[in-house]
Amino acid sequence: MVEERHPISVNEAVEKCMQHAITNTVESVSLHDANGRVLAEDLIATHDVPYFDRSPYDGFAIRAVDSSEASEQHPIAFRVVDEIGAGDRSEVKLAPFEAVRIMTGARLPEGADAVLMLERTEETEEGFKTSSQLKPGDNLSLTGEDLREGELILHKGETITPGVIAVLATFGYAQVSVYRKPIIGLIATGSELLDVDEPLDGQRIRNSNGPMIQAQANQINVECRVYQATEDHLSSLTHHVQQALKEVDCVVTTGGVSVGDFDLLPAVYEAIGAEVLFNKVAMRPGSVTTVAVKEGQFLFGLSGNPSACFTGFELFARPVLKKMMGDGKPYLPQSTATLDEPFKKYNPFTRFVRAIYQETVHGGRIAPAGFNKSNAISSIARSNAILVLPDGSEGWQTGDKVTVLHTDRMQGDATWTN
Ligand SMILES: Nc1nc2c(c(=O)[nH]1)N[C@H]1C(S)=C(S)[C@@H](COP(=O)(O)OP(=O)(O)OC[C@H]3O[C@@H](n4cnc5c(N)ncnc54)[C@H](O)[C@@H]3O)O[C@H]1N2
Ligand code: MOO
Ligand SMILES: [Mg+2]
Repeated sequence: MVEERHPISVNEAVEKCMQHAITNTVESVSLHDANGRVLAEDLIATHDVPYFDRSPYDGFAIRAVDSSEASEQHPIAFRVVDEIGAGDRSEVKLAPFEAVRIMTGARLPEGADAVLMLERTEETEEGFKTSSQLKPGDNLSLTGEDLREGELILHKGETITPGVIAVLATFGYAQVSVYRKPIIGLIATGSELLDVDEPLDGQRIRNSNGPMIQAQANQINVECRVYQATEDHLSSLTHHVQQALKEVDCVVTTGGVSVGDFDLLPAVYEAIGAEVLFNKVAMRPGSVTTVAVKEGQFLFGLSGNPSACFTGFELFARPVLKKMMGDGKPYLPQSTATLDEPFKKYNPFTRFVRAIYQETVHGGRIAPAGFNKSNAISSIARSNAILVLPDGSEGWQTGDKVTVLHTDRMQGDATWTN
């Protein structure tokens, strides 16, 4: 008798996963290794930026009042009393009609309240003359104009980007508090699997899911430890899964979750005493995606069919892994787009179609990325998004508004609604 499975909705399945996901502990990493990591503390400005008034131009620091009568007919002459570059500090205090030659980024000398660009001056023996009138505050980069001391810049849970690295460096963070990254143990199961460098033999196929999952994990900044692709034998598969559980944070398998004679993952979960959260989801592809937990560790049983495997990782593994590493926006970003061609299949389950999304001046447009069955690999390669078609419909027309999940973008704060 084939086991009867009871499908749950996709949102319910995601919810179950997220309820079990626990954020990892915090660790300190060097600033140089912090890009892409998730901040484990709020980032607050510890001083004003800039922290001194400075010149935004190469020019002359002057007292604006001295230039108030300047005109083409009556240029005003200034005497240059000092010269400073960025990082220097002039000790002079400007007297009337005195100027300090100052370069971009240098601290404004005392008494100066405006900067005249070099291009607005004409050199004289004593200094320069100008026909430009300046007001106090003209051409200055003022203390705190960028950030104020005490200002909240980023919340914990936000991802460190190159821009955040710049801010961290500005405030002297040589070390940064981030959430520890989970490590995935990756096991591609199936006696039919050849390594990528092995020749074809007429009945076996190359393991494409393993490298694909590894790349999907890398895309969200998670590393995989790859366990040798495993033959469909219960004892060796159980052994590999148990070994991986000892060495990594969670285990991702592909293949062997359906009801076939050699689909052994259900038996593995039973053998190791893992709690199966679900083993049937009302979705296509990936209906047999199974997620289990064992003492807080996740086991993602992704389908062997490549498109189902890809989709299962994006929908379930990705948000869990992101939550584990403290990411406050763990879901795929979503938007609404206009369907560019009809999609005529009856949907008993919510359908996730690999698709090509384009941004146009009239908004987003989306079309399926070709051959789109559960076993397809071509459409995964062509796609940059997943088109979500809710269950229960007879089909969609060109022009219909549909939900899009962006697999080429990093962060989203909600699951889709359907
Ligand atoms: N009687 C039923 N048969 C099937 C059902 C069902 O409900 N009743 N579900 C179908 C669905 S839906 C899917 S999806 C697949 C799921 O299969 P499994 O997850 O058990 O995966 P396998 O049987 O191991 O392989 C399926 C397919 O994928 C190929 N594969 C496996 N691993 C890889 C890999 N690493 N790289 C590339 N391709 C891989 C494998 O050769 C098979 O062709 O079951 C349906 N059957
Ligand atoms: O899990 Mo299957 O991919 O629904 O076709
Ligand atoms: Mg199978």
